[in-house]
Amino acid sequence: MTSHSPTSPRLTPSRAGAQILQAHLGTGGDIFYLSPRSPVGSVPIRGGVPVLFPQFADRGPLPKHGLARTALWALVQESKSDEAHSAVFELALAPRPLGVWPHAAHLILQAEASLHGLRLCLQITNTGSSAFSWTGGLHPYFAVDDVQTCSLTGLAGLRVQDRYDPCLSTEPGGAPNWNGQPVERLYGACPPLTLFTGSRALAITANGFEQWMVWNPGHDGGDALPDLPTGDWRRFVCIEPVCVSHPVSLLPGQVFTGTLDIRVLPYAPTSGESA
Ligand SMILES: O=P(O)(O)OC[C@H]1O[C@@H](O)[C@H](O)[C@@H](O)[C@@H]1O
Repeated sequence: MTSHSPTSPRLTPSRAGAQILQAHLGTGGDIFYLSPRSPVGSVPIRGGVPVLFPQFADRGPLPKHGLARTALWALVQESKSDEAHSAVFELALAPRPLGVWPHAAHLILQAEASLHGLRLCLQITNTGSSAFSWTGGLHPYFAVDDVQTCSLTGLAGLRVQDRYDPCLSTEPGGAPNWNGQPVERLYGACPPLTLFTGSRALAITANGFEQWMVWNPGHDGGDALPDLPTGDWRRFVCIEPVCVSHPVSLLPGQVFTGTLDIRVLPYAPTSGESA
């Protein structure tokens, strides 16, 4: 058995959905929320980083959030040292009967936790003979001390679609209204963000993806989820790098690459935070 320092970066990778269930970033601690409840039905564990492909949420005929998050991926590479932990998963999605997904794709998810942070890279190749379009991305559940007092900067002024406020067209900035109401906002771009969780600050950067989705089910919605303990809706916010409004078209042989980088910033919890 190999020992490692408690400050070594560590991942908890799962072949089910290529889900990174947890990332321990040394002195930055565990950065994801992971529900202690078992999933109900054929859905993934709630928490960590589910992979969404080829359909975002219920915007299409496929099961919610597509086929990749419930598929069994191959863990093709894993390496651990005191300074890093990396894992590489692969999945070949074959055409489905009945024409629901008549395409072929090869997916690679690379995850690397290092002393500097966490990098996730999703690569999607069209391995079939016809073009297809997809929506989806990554769905990280960032752990926060209390969603009602955490803050997120970098979104002010962006175009936004709010599921619960169709009149809102521009993100006003300031503290998000995480006061127990559900939040589901799809932004028109994917700029760098900073999340103040209450005990740490995270720099969150995405490339290749086109939009941020920010989601929290709120008090009633969270407590209605059978795989979430009562009150745990307060302990996470999902900040998801996605492609939704403009489905990504891939010709045969074409490759999409999207990355998510998370860095733990020096942070004193008493310092002021503003949007
Ligand atoms: O409960 P699920 O299937 O994991 O989905 C969680 C949420 O994921 C978000 O990305 C969607 O915007 C929400 O509509 C959805 O409810």
